[in-house]
Parts: sequence; structure tokens; C-alpha cells
Amino acid sequence: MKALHFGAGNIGRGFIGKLLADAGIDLVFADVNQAVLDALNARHEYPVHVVGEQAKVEIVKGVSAVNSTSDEIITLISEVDIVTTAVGPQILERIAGSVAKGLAKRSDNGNSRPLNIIACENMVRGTSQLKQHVLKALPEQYHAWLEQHVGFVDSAVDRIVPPSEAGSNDPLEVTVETFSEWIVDKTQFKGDLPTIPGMELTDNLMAFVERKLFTLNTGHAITAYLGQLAGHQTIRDAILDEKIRAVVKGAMEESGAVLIKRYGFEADKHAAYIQKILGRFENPYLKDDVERVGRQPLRKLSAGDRLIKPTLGTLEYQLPHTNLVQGIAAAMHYRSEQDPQAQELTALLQEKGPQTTLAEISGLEADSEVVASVVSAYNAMA
Ligand SMILES: NC(=O)c1ccc[n+]([C@@H]2O[C@H](COP(=O)([O-])OP(=O)(O)OC[C@H]3O[C@@H](n4cnc5c(N)ncnc54)[C@H](O)[C@@H]3O)[C@@H](O)[C@H]2O)c1
Ligand SMILES: O=P(O)(O)OC[C@@H](O)[C@@H](O)[C@H](O)[C@H](O)CO
Repeated sequence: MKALHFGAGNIGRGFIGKLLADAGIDLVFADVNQAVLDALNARHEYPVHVVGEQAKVEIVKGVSAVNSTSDEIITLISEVDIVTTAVGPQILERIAGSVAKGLAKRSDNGNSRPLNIIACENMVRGTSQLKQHVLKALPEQYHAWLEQHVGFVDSAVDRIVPPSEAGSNDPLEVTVETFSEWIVDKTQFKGDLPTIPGMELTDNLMAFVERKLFTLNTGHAITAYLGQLAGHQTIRDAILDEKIRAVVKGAMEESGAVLIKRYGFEADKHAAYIQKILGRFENPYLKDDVERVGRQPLRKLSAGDRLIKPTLGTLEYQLPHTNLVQGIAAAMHYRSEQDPQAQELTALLQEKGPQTTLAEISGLEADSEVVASVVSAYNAMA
């Protein structure tokens, strides 16, 4: 079996690429970072530091790499059995053109072996969104062939992988937590279901995607935003701050109440899930900066993402959302010199003020009660 994985970054090397390579799949990474590409092609292996009470270093072997903007991608897509991505939601549209060209070549070559594509991004049904981008780029004459031979498989992916410690000079080294979870929608595969240790199959994916994104990522983002406001550099320092922890836990519980209503989760199991996540945020073996977790605040404040979607759920079921409101207000205070979305947020706030800015970014009604509550919390934080 052969796989092409877009994005040799933290989660690409530290989780998805590792699982594929460990399963004996012939793996090629596609990326745009030349230092990483060169190192992968020079060494064909890299170390993964799995940190926890029993730390270990695992060597991922037998990998190579190509530039994601080169024509080699097109040939690879015409040949491989599985394509995965971990590039970030905003990049999916950018890779869709090459994916479409590769699929056209695959069809022209008469390759009718099933191909499955799995986007492993923090978003709801990211692969389905990639499919729409690919369909836009693919001439219509190939659409029926695509429906018959290409599975677009949605997934939920969970493992905290910050950039490796600044002390390391190795561009390939990656540090990961012990916990990991990769859940894929088994109803969307073409051909036989693959057996990849560490990949779990489900026919109820939405429940898992929303449980992860609207619990872990909701709490993570709020920890980062309140953490930065309180002057903490890392997620661990922020979550050990009792005031922050109370809001983060409260927000995960508020979001959880929506998930319990929507998906029928058992309340005590969901409470244990939240408790475990708080422990993961506290992980003493990881150095995860609030700036990584808070990155791209406009994405995180958008309608379908981890802050607004759970809040909309509380409105739908008439449930409390005081802590989520605190989290949204803190997100609007996020600042980062490195992050173009943080710069854009600052400019919008200066130009339009918090009420209009929030309404525009999130799709919430400008004159709604919830926007008024966020604006009042935002002003109080300032
Ligand atoms: N790091 C985590 O803890 C974690 C966990 C679960 C999910 N995720 C998700 O995984 C995705 C990647 O996150 P990450 O933390 O690994 O980010 P990252 O920045 O470490 O990795 C992204 C990689 O994509 C590459 N890239 C950018 N443009 C590209 C292109 N056009 N073609 C190919 N590669 C390209 C970058 O060079 C980089 O190596 C995001 O959607 C994120 O939400 C991350
Ligand atoms: O990757 P983002 O920017 O969507 O979110 C930042 C973190 O919350 C995220 O990367 C987590 O570490 C990850 O989702 C854990 O599974």
C-alpha cells in the first residue's frame, strides 16, 4: 500500500504520518518547507519523542518527501491508495488543484483501484470541504468516475503536538503526548476498509468530531486566550491558574450540555472526558505556547468553529453560556505579531468596534443579547 500525506508539520510527522509508516505503508510526505523536505529525503527517517511518565523515542522509518507545488504530486495521486492531509483548514483549497489534476491523470491512466482521501484537520467534515474544492477544479467529465472510485472520508483527529523544543536543531524531531485518537467515517470509504493500527472506524462520526472540537479545542482556545490576557506563556501555566481553569472547565461543561442534548452522551462519561482533557492541558512534559493554540483567531471565532458553534447550541437549547461568552471576549483580545489573523482582528476592532467586528466575524446578529454580553465582557477585560 502506498500513501501521500500533505503537511509534514507537527501532526503530520507526529501522528498521521507516523501511523501510516508504522503500518508498513510506503509513505511520501508533501510539503512546502524546503528544510523539512531535504531532511526527509536525506535521512528517510525521523525521531518522535513520546513524552509522559514513561518517555520513549520512536523512529519513523522508510519515508520520503516531495514539494507540494511540484508535478510529482500529480503522478503520485494517480498511483497511491490513500491520501491524507494535515496542512490547516485554510490550505485545503490550495492543494485541491493538484489533487484534481492527479485524479484526472489517474482516470486517464485507467487506474480504477479505489483511492481514499482523508483530511485530518481541526474542522467539521474537512474532507467533504476538500471534495467540494476538488470538484470545482476537476473538469466535469471526470465527476462520475470520481464518485465511483474515490472515497472522501471525514475524520476526527486528536493528539496535542506542539512544535518541538526550541533547543533542538533537528527540523524533523517532533514531541507528542502519549494520548492519540484518529476516528474516521467508515461509511465513506471506497473498496475494502483499511486496517491501520491506531485508526478507528465509526458510522457515527459527527458525534466524535463535535465531541472533540467542541470540548478539547473549545477549552484549549479559551485557555490560550485567557492565558495570554493573564500574562501566561504556556497552556500548562494558564490552566494551573485557578481563575482561568474555572472558566475553561465551565465553558467545556456548557458546550458539553449541548453535546449531551444533541448526541445523547452519558453525562458522567462526558464529565470524565472533560476531566481527562484538563489533565492533558496540564501535561508537564509538553511546552505548548498560548500563541500556537490561539493561532488564527478569525478562524476560531467563525460560525462553525469551537467558540461560536457551541454558543449557538446553548441558544438553541436555552442553556447557560456565561463561560463561553468569557472565552469569546478573551479571543477578541488576542494579539500576536506573527499571526496575520490577529493583526486583521486588531485592525477590525480599531475600525469598527467590538460589536460590529464580532457580528461580522462570527455571523451572530449584531443586536442580539449574546453579542451584547460578549461586548460587555470584552470591555470589562480591557
Ligand atoms: N498540532 C496539533 O496538536 C494538532 C492536533 C490535531 C489536529 N491538528 C490539525 O492539523 C493541521 C496541521 O496542524 P499542525 O499543528 O501540524 O501545523 P503545522 O504548521 O505544524 O503543519 C502544517 C504543515 O503544512 C505545511 N504546508 C503549508 N502549506 C502547504 C501546502 N500547500 N502543501 C503541503 N504542505 C503545506 C507546512 O509547511 C507545515 O509543515 C491543522 O488543521 C490542525 O488544526 C493539529
Ligand atoms: O490546530 P488549531 O489551530 O485548530 O487548534 C490549536 C490546538 O487546539 C490544536 O492543535 C490541539 O492541539 C489539537 O487539536 C489536539 O488534538
